Amino acid sequence: MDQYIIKGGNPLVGEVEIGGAKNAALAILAAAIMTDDTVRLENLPDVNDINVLLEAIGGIGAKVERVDRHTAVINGSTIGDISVDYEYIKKIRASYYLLGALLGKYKKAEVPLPGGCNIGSRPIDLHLKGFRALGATVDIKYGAIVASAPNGLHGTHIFMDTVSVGATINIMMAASMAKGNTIIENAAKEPHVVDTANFLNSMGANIKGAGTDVIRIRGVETLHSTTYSIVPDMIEAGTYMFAAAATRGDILIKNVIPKHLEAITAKLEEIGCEVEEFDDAVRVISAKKLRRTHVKTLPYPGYPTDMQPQIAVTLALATGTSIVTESIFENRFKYADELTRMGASVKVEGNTAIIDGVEKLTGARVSAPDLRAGAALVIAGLAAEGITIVDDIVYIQRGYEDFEGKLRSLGAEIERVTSEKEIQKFKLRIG
Ligand SMILES: CC(=O)N[C@H]1[C@@H](OP(=O)(O)OP(=O)(O)OC[C@H]2O[C@@H](n3ccc(=O)[nH]c3=O)[C@H](O)[C@@H]2O)O[C@H](CO)[C@@H](O)[C@@H]1O
Ligand SMILES: C=C(OP(=O)(O)O)C(=O)O
Repeated sequence: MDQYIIKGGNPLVGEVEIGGAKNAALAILAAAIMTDDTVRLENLPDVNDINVLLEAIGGIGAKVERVDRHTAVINGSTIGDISVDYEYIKKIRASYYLLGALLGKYKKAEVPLPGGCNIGSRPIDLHLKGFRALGATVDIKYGAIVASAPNGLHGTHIFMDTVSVGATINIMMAASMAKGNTIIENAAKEPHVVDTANFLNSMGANIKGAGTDVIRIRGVETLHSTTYSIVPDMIEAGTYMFAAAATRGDILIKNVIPKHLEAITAKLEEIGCEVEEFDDAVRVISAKKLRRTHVKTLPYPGYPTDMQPQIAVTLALATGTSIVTESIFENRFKYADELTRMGASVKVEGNTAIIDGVEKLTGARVSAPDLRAGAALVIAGLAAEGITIVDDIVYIQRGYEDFEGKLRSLGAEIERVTSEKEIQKFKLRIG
């Protein structure tokens, strides 16, 4: 099992290039099979979740060619099977997007119930309610969702009880190929919702209002070929922004859309960092002393839940008491005990973490409980005095391309290791 070993204490300084957004790319990859024409996708991140979904798409018969690390060409005309049965696909959250894509195109789909990070109970009732409202019958059989609409899908008016990224995108995909008009109210407004709508429109769909809370979709019969480049990953960018803050560094984060980072930028400025915005880059210059703040996760444009552990780790090193409230997922503080082992003072009560800032963290052996918490523990290790070992980095590999390589280019002392021998070698090397 891969681990990271980190010698902390170096301020991260330099430039880093951000890749395509994992959570946009996953939806767009699924949507790419909705046409029988060839689709070329650029700026795909080379991360495990993407590679699993590409294999699953190939597994149902689509032609998938990985032109280079960040480009794939997909042709869905050869799909022979609407039943996705791939042992890894159930482990990723975004497997549910194949449901909307296959149901929209073929009016039937069979997809295993999704997995993803264990950050809460993560129901998919809103997705299924949406498909049913479009005229599909949906059952759960033997661990899979089985959906079919023998008489076709029909446009309708859907009000989302809860703002859900996945359900908004899934319903939008299916409704793109329904008969008539669909209105989704209380829709999610995340950049990946907009990116998926833009992608579908580039294939001939008729979607208006993505990025607002009312999305209007006029169904079309067929979709056509396109070439599309995935939007930059705001969560990868935000992670490096907090890595700069926590290590008292200075990082220029390139290939980003600064507008998408506003909630993150606002918090960094509140705690005393300087954030310079450029057309497609942001520079974060940390402060000698970081200040406390309060933060509550909210749907976009609020502060993202996927950035909650990263800010918490940084606040663990700020002066004073901070309160972090998680309002999206009920189980997203599993890193708190690990952080405490590094000397942080974090008390979790329900959906709130109360963090009393400490002068310094000290290295320890910790385990990544999920993707973003794993990345946050790496940031903690980089800021801490001494050696930190992060176990279970398979979670981090789900969503960060070449995390250790990018961090090393910023001056971090971090290695990916697989054995005790390699750990000893690292320790000897760094003295
Ligand atoms: C692959 C992907 O893009 N994952 C992202 C997606 O997850 P995901 O699509 O799973 O998250 P949602 O936006 O759907 O979840 C938001 C809230 O709605 C609830 N809910 C959701 C669906 C449903 O049918 N019923 C229901 O009650 C969830 O429990 C949660 O409390 O958005 C989350 C919120 O920004 C991010 O943390 C995840 O990184
Ligand atoms: C929680 C995340 O991913 P998933 O929804 O795929 O588990 C994430 O990207 O932070």
